[in-house]
Amino acid sequence: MGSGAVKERLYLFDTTLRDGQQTAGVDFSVEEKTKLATLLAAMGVDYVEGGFPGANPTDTAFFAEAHDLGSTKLTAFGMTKRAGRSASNDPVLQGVLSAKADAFCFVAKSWDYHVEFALGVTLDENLASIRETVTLAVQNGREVMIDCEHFFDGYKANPEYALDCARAAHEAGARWVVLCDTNGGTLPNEVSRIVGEVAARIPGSHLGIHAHDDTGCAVANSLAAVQAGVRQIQGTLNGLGERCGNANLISLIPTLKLKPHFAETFEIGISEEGLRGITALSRQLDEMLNRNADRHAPYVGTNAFATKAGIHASAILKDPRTYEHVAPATVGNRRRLLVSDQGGKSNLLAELERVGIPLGKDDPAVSRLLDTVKERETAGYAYEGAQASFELLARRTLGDVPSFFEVESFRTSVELRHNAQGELATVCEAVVKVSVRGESLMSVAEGIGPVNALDLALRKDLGGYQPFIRDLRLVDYKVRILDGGTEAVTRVLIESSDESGETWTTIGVSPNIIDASFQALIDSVTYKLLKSGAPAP
Ligand SMILES: CC(=O)SCCNC(=O)CCNC(=O)[C@H](O)C(C)(C)COP(=O)(O)OP(=O)(O)OC[C@H]1O[C@@H](n2cnc3c(N)ncnc32)[C@H](O)[C@@H]1OP(=O)(O)O
Ligand SMILES: CC(=O)C(=O)O
Repeated sequence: MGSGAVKERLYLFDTTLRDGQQTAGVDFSVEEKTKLATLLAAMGVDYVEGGFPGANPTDTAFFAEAHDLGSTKLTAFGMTKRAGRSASNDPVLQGVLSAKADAFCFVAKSWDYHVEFALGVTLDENLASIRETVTLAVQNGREVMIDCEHFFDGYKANPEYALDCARAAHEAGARWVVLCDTNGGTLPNEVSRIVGEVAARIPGSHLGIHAHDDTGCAVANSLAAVQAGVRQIQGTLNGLGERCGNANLISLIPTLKLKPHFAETFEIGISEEGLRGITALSRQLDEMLNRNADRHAPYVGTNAFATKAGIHASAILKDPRTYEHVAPATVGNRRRLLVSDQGGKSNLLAELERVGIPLGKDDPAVSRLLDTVKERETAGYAYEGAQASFELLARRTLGDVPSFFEVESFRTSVELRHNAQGELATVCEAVVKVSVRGESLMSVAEGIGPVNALDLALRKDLGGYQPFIRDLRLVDYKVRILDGGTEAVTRVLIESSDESGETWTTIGVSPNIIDASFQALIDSVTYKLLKSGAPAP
């Protein structure tokens, strides 16, 4: 399609707050649902499915209040009426219809086996439930859609019946008939064929896709469905959802916006600015769920544009398109050229420039530093995840790091003994002796573990440098045993932070875990002194 041609509208339906809530370990509060719905609306998705009013107190409370989502339609989920009672006499359906929502989405069975076995009703009774539910909801004055559960499995078993269910919904006035790959076992070639056959009978402008990720194909299946005719995609942020999750909107949206095949044919409601916010949105959700973001997530992971190999880095510096399929800034992410034993001078120079040490490729300090990095990585260091320690190593190579303090000795002990209450308890103590400007300072501290005690003792008294480390906090501590066995080497990574909100990671490596931890602590304190502009002794 030429750039001047009119594009077809493709609608995005987010079900993070409904199918996403069916993820093991995920439980949104009303406040979190409200916040996510607002963020999704601000990004420009067309529908936000908020939950199943009547099914649980959170969803009922969420739909008891009106939510102003602008042009985004807040959708309440429900199920078709039960057989054997009229739609107006079904309390579950009535609970959904009384929700403060702009649209309704009802799940309906469309696999004959499920109708007879799971629902225990006849095929005709199920069709009547679909028709009556849609008719009553349409009379209620809101937009209505039907999720045809197990549509693809149903179509493979009994195509005419699956189609009858879809047709019943469409003819009763459903705006959308959504074809669901509920068990997530369908592959892209099957989705293409089946959607193509359905779109020959029901206009694609009324069809949607809801794909689960049990074969890792939910995104591919959604794209295949669009190519075969559907015009609504259902999915979730970060691919949350029942079992292996749903189609990941955080991957789909950039693909639809940036890949010419889709971008030149379809219009979605997400602006370029909205697209630039997608990395932040993905990470906000992980923060809310108190879990680590997937570093390898397409488009938005911290590694999505991270390059370790020297050959790649050298070419990226000449033109990023050599190894990047899209520009990281378009999705609000950033390029990272990592320093490691897989890298060459190009990685090193890029990282040095980022931390404000511009050196020329021919500077002998660069070769010296590269040799040191490779030697240390062979010994167990991994600078790609410890950028503060890398900066210190680089500055030390250039003679640029003052010796703020020197460690004269440290000692730590773990003891099981009776405490003041007469109870047996483990007590950890540390003693650290440092010399600052020729003055010897000794500090003692107790901690919840030996490393905690060492950290507290080290930071207790650094003489005149104390004000510079007042707001230093350790936020994460990770230990990795390399090579295993009794000869094992321990790698410790410590993440620190301060009131400015900056976080930095430092590394220590030693056969002894306490020694490795202490190295990482020293680097953290030194980095903090350096960044705070503490004067040289
Ligand atoms: C594929 C999907 O993701 S669909 C969405 C699934 N999500 C959820 O189930 C989460 C919310 N669900 C719930 O809180 C509860 O299941 C409720 C409140 C809906 C129902 O609770 P209960 O009445 O205790 O029923 P229960 O959960 O044991 O079983 C579900 C019932 O719904 C019936 N049912 C399932 N799908 C449909 C449908 N499309 N139309 C009508 N009835 C249906 C089942 O046959 C079963 O009834 P039965 O036990 O009489 O056979
Ligand atoms: C409706 C739904 O979530 C499904 O069929 O997977």
